[in-house]
Amino acid sequence: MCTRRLSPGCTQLRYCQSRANWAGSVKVVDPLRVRDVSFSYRRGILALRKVSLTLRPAEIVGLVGANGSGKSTLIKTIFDLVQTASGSIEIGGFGHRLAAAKQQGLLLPSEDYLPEFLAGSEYLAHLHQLYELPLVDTDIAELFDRFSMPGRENDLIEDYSHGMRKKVQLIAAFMLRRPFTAIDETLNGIDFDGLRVSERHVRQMRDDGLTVLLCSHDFSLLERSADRIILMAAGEILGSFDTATILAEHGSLYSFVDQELPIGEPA
Ligand SMILES: Nc1ncnc2c1ncn2[C@@H]1O[C@H](COP(=O)(O)OP(=O)(O)OP(=O)(O)O)[C@@H](O)[C@H]1O
Repeated sequence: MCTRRLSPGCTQLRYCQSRANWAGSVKVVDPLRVRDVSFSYRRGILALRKVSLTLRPAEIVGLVGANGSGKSTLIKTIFDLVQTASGSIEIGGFGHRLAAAKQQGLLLPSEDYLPEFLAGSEYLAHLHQLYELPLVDTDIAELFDRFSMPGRENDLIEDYSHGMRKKVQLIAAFMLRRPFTAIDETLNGIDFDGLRVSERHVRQMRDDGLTVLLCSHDFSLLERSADRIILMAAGEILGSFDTATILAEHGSLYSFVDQELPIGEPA
């Protein structure tokens, strides 16, 4: 149960209203709905083949597949970074190309391209402006502390290490708290403390009713955090599997994937 105080601009307001409505038996808005989406790159590579998936409120979903199986392309289509010719995508009930949908979701891409000419705190302030959210400066300082970067929030991003840039992206996600957040490999390459803090924040977001898609090759991270696993191969979704059931029946996500995706299968 969310115990946060809700201001009119609160990012959770729409979700909590949905949830309140649900209590009155009105349908909950799914944070993500993808229907029959296909996508080809210019050179004719069919990266997505009629992909459909739905993410529900308050879940952490792991996205797993071999290199080249289409995970990042799927995430790029969701966030309208590449344009699909077929199918439909809704974020928080809005068509994914609408500004309202863009307010509902946040992508942490696998690359750590950040504006190097800004300080970490300035970058976070800009993001808050973009999402029309109030910013509490002390929250930034506190999160930089928590991510083992005390006092570095006013340094230029160009002076940050690779892992620090990833932590700034994660801090953004944990401050903006969108109904739907996709984390594409951002947790790779951060230190143990950063990983522990991030996992706690991700779980807290889920417990507060928000939804996180975790795209990662780190199976132990997914075993600890994901409620279910979506498996991709060759641009298709093979299925969605409950993590607890995978662990009960196969012992590990590794064994499960080893069985589902035999060596030599096309990506
Ligand atoms: N910019 C691009 N131009 C042409 N083909 C691309 C481009 N980006 C990806 N592809 C192709 O699309 C397919 C899916 O790639 P994608 O990056 O989505 O896979 P992935 O599952 O995210 O892989 P990884 O685990 O390596 O990140 C691959 O065949 C890849 O070669």
